[in-house]
Amino acid sequence: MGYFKDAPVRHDSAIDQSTVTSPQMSKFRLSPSTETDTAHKFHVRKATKPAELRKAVSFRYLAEGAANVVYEMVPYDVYAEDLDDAPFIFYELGSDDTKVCRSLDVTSKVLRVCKSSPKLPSGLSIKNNFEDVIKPLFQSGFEHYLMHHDHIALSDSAGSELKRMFKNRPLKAAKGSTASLDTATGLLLPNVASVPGHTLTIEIKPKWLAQSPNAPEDAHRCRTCAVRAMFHHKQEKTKKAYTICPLQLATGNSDLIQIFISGSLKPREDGSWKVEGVPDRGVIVAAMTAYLATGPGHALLGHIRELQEQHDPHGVLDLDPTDPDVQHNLRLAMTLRDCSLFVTARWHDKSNSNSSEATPPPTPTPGSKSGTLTVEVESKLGDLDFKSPEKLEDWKEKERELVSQGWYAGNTPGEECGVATKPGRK
Ligand SMILES: O=P(O)(O)O[C@@H]1[C@@H](OP(=O)(O)O)[C@H](OP(=O)(O)O)[C@H](O)[C@H](OP(=O)(O)O)[C@H]1OP(=O)(O)O
Ligand SMILES: Nc1ncnc2c1ncn2[C@@H]1O[C@H](COP(=O)(O)OP(=O)(O)OP(=O)(O)O)[C@@H](O)[C@H]1O
Repeated sequence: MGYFKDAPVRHDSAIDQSTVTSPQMSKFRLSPSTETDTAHKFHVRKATKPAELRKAVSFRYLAEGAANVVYEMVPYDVYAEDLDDAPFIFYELGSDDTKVCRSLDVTSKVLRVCKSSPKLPSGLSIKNNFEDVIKPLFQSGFEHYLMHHDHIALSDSAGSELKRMFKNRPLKAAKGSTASLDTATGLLLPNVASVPGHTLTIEIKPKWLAQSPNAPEDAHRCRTCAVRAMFHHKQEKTKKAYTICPLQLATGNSDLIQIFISGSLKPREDGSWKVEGVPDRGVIVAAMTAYLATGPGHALLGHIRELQEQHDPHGVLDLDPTDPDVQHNLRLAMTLRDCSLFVTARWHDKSNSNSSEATPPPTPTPGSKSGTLTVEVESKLGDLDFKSPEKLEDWKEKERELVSQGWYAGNTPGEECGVATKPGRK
């Protein structure tokens, strides 16, 4: 099912008021967005001169996925006792001089570093494919949901620092293999993690927003619910908490979306909150539900669903041999079926505001106002890494398994799959 991932929360020292107002809409640009990167214009190296320390940052681990590790940058603390915390500077090699980036500009970003594997793309190919292949798909009014990507060269010392954080625990790797980090380069992206007291971000993987073209006519499950049922049965992956059928998400089923969002905002088992300083979780749930069920998030999900359908009309088992673009298009569809949607609620409470000049009140979205509290919701798409052609056989294998083992046919009570609950379906 489309599911909620545990979105990160920013480290205290990475939070600066200038980035809190709109952390996702950073004005800072490290490079022109149209450039196709072949030589790196931006670099990271250890700060060596005392004058550089003012602009230096330290790295903090933020999160890890199957294919990438994500780090935050916090201003370097000269007085910190942790001597292991090394200072790094981000700089731009210009035509006539070297420009060191202000630490504040860097701390509004995250550094995303790829794991190395033959089936995973490199940082450079992610950046170039993002510019050339992914961006054009969102030019019809959806471009503001994309995150600006900067490809950046890392010095050996920066690479060692990023790897050092995995000294005491291994990187997550596929069953039976070990993973390593490719620290030659990285990508800088806007930091969309929650900022306690100001913003709350949830991460949703929408997955397959339309049925697989290879699913049997009489299917009772969509492709994502079928995969989830198979994994659950085989206990290959732990059951993802707080799931929703992607078809229900795409059609804007408010009741199920509300259950999904409120489930994702529940406290931990020990009663603590993952994100502190949230004034009224009910209002946040209502605002996020409205955003996804009927608001801009609904239009975005509809656009992604259309793209998924357009780029894979026949299914991986029945690829059209006469179409020269078939593999390219399938890879695109699979990329859009595995992206993440970061949904951020930002609030403003008039009753305890004495910082209204620094933080202007947000524009309200439907269902987002309660008393003196106003909530604005916005979202960004992440993990639009163009899938590599080496994955084709894996995709075929998975689809064959789903069809031949009958995973599309079954249906578990309470699953609420959009295929089984379609009107007229027995
Ligand atoms: O096959 P799926 O639909 O389960 O998707 C895989 C994802 O599983 P999920 O269903 O989201 O739990 C899987 O996510 P997790 O490892 O479960 O977090 C990966 O995103 C994988 O892509 P890649 O190998 O990193 O390029 C994804 O593989 P692709 O099929 O997109 O290549
Ligand atoms: N721009 C960002 N700002 C803040 N946190 C982020 C950002 N991008 C990613 N993250 C965090 O890092 C985690 C891993 O990132 P990402 O999804 O890019 O990795 P991945 O390896 O491609 O994931 P998957 O396991 O889905 O393949 C995300 O789940 C999210 O928690």
